[in-house]
Amino acid sequence: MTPLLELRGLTRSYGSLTAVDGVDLTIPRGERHALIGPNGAGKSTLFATVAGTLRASGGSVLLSGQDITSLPEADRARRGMVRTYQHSSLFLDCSVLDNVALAVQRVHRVAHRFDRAARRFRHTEAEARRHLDSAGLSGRTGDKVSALSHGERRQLEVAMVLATEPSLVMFDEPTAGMSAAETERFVALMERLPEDLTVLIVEHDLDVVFRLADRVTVLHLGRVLASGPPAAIRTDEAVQRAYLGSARTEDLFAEAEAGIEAEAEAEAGTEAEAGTEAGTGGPR
Ligand SMILES: Nc1ncnc2c1ncn2[C@@H]1O[C@H](COP(=O)(O)OP(=O)(O)OP(=O)(O)O)[C@@H](O)[C@H]1O
Repeated sequence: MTPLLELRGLTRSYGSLTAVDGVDLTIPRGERHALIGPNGAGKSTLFATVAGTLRASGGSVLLSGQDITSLPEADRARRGMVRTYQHSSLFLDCSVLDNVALAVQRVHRVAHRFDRAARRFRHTEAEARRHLDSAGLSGRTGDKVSALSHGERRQLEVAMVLATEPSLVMFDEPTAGMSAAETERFVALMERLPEDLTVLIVEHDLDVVFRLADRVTVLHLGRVLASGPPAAIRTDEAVQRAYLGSARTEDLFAEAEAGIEAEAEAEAGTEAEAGTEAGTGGPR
């Protein structure tokens, strides 16, 4: 089957520095794929080159088999590839609902006959509410965006992204600056995304990465060092070596593992409780 996203020898240079160096990557539809790597590995550059924010110096980007390498970001978005920014531009003085309604309207930008406008408006609003519900913000629809917390604003961005009916969403360090509770809420939201949505995420928090990703690609000096399921990446010696020297690395892996173990323990506890309920009450 044609992969949703394919990178063939993708390269991006800044003058004499090759920040992304001949990256090959194939991401099937519905995969949750994480890009990780030490500082300066080329993650942001690769991300921006895939999204069309930066122009490729060589190689190609294919979306559903179509070569989109020369398309600007807006055209890629129209084809279903959308990205989030670390610092996004929400309409702070507008309501949460209006922000998403505007995103919905942009997608269905068609000339409407006057007599259909009211019906169309109700449809837009219903759709916007549905996306806000998916993003866990149904209780904040009437609030101004300026009243939202940092974590809620990121949730709002997810609702706006969903409103564009994308096939690929690219998240750029989505949990940066979030509190532990906000991160937890965000991960839960990511886990509820539609199954056929393909996700590419650049994320420094390895706990988040190992919880969400089906596959992880590790970049080092602009090249793919390893690509595979989280369990294989965690134990990959070359990956461990690449992170050595960055003071946080081994600790980060250890932290991520501790997080996963804690999560597994919590899940085991929940299952044990559920088992008790099932044993006494049976399915409801
Ligand atoms: N605009 C630029 N001009 C020149 N060099 C750049 C530019 N942006 C990034 N670089 C260089 O390209 C290389 C890759 O940087 P990039 O930001 O893509 O890495 P990264 O993996 O995202 O790093 P970090 O985790 O620190 O954000 C680095 O050597 C960086 O210094």
